[in-house]
Amino acid sequence: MPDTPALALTGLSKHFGRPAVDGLDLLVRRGEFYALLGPNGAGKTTTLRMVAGLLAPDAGRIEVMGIDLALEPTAAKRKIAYLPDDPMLYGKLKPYEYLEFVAGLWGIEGAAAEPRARELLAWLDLEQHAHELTEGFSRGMKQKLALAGALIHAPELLILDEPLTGLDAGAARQVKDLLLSHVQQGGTVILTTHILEVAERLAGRIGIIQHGRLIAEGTLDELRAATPGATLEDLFLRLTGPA
Ligand SMILES: Nc1ncnc2c1ncn2[C@@H]1O[C@H](COP(=O)(O)OP(=O)(O)OP(=O)(O)O)[C@@H](O)[C@H]1O
Repeated sequence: MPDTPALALTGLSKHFGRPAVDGLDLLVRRGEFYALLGPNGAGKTTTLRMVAGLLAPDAGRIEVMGIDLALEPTAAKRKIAYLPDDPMLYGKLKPYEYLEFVAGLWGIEGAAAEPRARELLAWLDLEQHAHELTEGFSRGMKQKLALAGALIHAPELLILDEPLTGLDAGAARQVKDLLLSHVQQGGTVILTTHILEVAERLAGRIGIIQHGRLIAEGTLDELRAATPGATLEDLFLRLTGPA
């Protein structure tokens, strides 16, 4: 169904002694580029980990492309690529070996995965390192390879936790171009970032969460409508700062 949201969260909650995510309702449409912002400890990573199926919610519902994650976890997870903020690679593997390994986890055979692996490594400018072990990679190179791994099974919904942190300007541009191209081809991107300029420039809609709840949401223009002339940083600090 084309009208089915890419992601629908209803009353999502997770407590670690105290609430980390607190009855969160969130709806992201197909084809959107959605930025989830919030101060440290707001519950962004906890939310994304629940959506990726890595953490069980205490309450609430997660639907990915209309598929209930609790009822059909495998089908829902197939639709998703999740890039954590601290991706794990296998140091003794070379890039193609790593991508082949990840493809295998999705049931894609090596030969079938190779054209996409080539395309992703070329796009992320990693081809010249194809014969090196990933243990010698810089942080940015590891980040880019982990992104390629997340994309190897051609998912519709990309969920990325701080994907641009630690990348130099060139690498950040490559990753941003890749994400924009995913959206141009009809895919959906949800990312968290502390780089407000990234949200300003890339996102169609922005959600701001604090204490595990959505406190503001809209396009940049909608968010700014109430306070003409304000930057996203002004708004963010006003909304999330001390009362
Ligand atoms: N495994 C855990 N055990 C205990 N508390 C946790 C755990 N994971 C997260 N928390 C707590 O949940 C709250 C939300 O954390 P979360 O990592 O989701 O925030 P965040 O918005 O991603 O923050 P940041 O911007 O700093 O990455 C914090 O108070 C954090 O201390």
